[in-house]
Amino acid sequence: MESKLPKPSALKRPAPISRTILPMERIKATSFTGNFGNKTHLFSGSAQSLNTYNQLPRDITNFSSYDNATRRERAASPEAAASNYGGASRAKMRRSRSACDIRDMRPLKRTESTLAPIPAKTSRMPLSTTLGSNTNKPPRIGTSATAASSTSLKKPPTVNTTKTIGGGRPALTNQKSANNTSSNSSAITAKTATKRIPAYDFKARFNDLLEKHKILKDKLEEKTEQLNNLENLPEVLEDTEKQLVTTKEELRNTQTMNECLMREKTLLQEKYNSIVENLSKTTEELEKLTKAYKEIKLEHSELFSEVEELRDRTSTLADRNATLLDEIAICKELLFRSNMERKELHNTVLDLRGNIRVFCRVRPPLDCERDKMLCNLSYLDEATMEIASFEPTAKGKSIAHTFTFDQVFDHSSEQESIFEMVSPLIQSALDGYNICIFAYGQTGSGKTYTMDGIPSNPGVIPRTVDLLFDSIKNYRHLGWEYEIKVTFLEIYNEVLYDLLSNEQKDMEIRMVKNSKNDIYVSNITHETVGSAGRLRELMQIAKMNRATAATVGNERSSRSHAVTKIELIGTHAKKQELSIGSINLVDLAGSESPKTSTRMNETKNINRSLSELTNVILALLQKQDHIPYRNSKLTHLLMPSLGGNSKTLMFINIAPLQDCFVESLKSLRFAATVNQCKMAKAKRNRILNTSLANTSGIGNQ
Ligand SMILES: Nc1ncnc2c1ncn2[C@@H]1O[C@H](COP(=O)(O)OP(=O)(O)OP(=O)(O)O)[C@@H](O)[C@H]1O
Repeated sequence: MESKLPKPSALKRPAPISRTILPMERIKATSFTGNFGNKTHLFSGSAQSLNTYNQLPRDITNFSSYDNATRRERAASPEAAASNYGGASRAKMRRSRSACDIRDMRPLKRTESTLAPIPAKTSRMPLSTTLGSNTNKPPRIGTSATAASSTSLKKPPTVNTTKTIGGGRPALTNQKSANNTSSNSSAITAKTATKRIPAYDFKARFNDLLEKHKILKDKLEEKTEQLNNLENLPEVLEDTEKQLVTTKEELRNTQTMNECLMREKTLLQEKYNSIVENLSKTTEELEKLTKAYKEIKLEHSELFSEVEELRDRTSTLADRNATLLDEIAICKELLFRSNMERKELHNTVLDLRGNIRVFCRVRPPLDCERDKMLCNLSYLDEATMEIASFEPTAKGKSIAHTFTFDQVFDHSSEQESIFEMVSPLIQSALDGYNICIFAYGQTGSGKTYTMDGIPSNPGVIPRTVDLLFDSIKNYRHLGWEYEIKVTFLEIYNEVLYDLLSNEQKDMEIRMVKNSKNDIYVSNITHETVGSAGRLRELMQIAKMNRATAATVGNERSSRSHAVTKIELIGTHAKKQELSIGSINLVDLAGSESPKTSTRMNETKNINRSLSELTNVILALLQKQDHIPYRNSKLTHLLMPSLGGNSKTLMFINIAPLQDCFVESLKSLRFAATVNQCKMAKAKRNRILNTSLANTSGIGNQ
């Protein structure tokens, strides 16, 4: 570069242009300012400078003419020469330098072309002189100024927007760049303006040029960087668009979220309002509860004092209770003793009445018997009755037969009133006595009705069951606990049957060991009952299993003897006493005249057993040595009741019909015989030690 510069010796008179700013330089400075700044400031330099710039190449092209003119002017006046921008040598120098610059700048493009020309008087040349009439012409392509200008014009002013990647501020950056460029240009200009470098001081000029070159190089780098940034703009744009899409998506999400949050807020607000409302209610309730709590607390304190009083009273009562318990124990003891005495007295009365008692009951005529003639019955007192036949005897007289028994019940007697007379015997059974109640009479005379009764009007056996269980409750207060066992036996045609079992069994009447009179039936079902209801159920089963058939006197005649045995085993744990009583309730088969009987074998057996019963009673009455108990199953079974340790009650049932007169008379005579029978005094089965029960053999039954 230095070689292209004119020799210092060629510059004889340096032009006084130190104060002049080169138009190119000014334009470049201005163009840079405009280029990096606002578009409107692209050529913010003076129009004069622009014109000067535009005309400069032309001047340079026409350098020879220009040189000649300048030479003429310099010859004429140094001032004029100066004003014509030096002499021909200068022009040559400039032209060559410019060309050099252009050549050098070409490879570097605009960067090198931005090198400022050597300051000269050119800047001071009048526009009219330097540019002539070419002011309107466009700058020539290839000149540095034109290139810079055209580049500046063609290029969009958004160069520095590349610096906005990452959310920068392009305007501000542009402004900064513009400011930098402007300041640099200004600095160059100012430097040029303030620091006047003599034309001959090539070293200084060189240094100045180097400095400018450096500055311009920096600018070039900056511009290159900006250009690179611009090349990245599509990517940036794409990224920005993506970011925009993402941001829009985010915005939509945010809006959706915002809506959700608003809804949630509304819900929360409603919830809050509800909570506030509930809180107010709760507060009210709390106040009420607090009030109630205070009242309860007050009540509690009152109750507490009452409790204290009650505790004192309780302790007092406990002492009193202990005293009373002692008294109760004494009373119980007294009661137990008095009860024992009562039993003794009760049984003494019964003994005085007789161990075999006879009640006579006359049944009423049935609805189906209204057409039939009744025999003449009259009741003299509660124990005496008269019976007479309406049919006259052969002698033409109607004889009345008078009978006296322990009790006579006429046809109007109720079941209840009859049982009242029976119940003392049941009481004796609970006291440990053996009781036997049986009904004797002609078929259809009312035996079953008296013993069993009908569901609407129960007889002796059901009422006995009720009385037993009621009495057991009362006895429990006296320390007695009872166990009740039952057996149901049938004697049909001299054969024993278990009415609680349908099995064929080999059943026999056996004597209890070490006892003269006590008997038991082998293989019979013993049922332990805990309630009257259960006992009635068993009675119903037994009734269904009993043999019945139609007779002349009864549509449902009992054709067998039925024996219901109830064992009462009482224990007094405290006194260690055991009381064993039994009740034999016997519904005998009805006696029947063989003349009217259609079932001869059956009738024969019934009549024979009843006859044997009569024989036993007579033997007892006559105090014979041998009592024929074993002649029939019935007498054998009733042996303890008839001749042993038993209280016996016999019902004589009479039918009121004239047709039954003979049989009725026979029954009454038999009953009268029995009534005369004086049995040995019955003994109570009272055992003081329970262990004795095992040795006595009673439990073996
Ligand atoms: N006191 C009475 N009051 C009303 N009806 C009675 C009375 N006594 C017996 N009867 C009725 O007379 C009929 C015969 O009585 P029941 O069956 O008791 O005679 P029975 O002596 O048992 O006869 P059998 O020996 O043939 O069995 C029955 O219909 C019964 O309801």
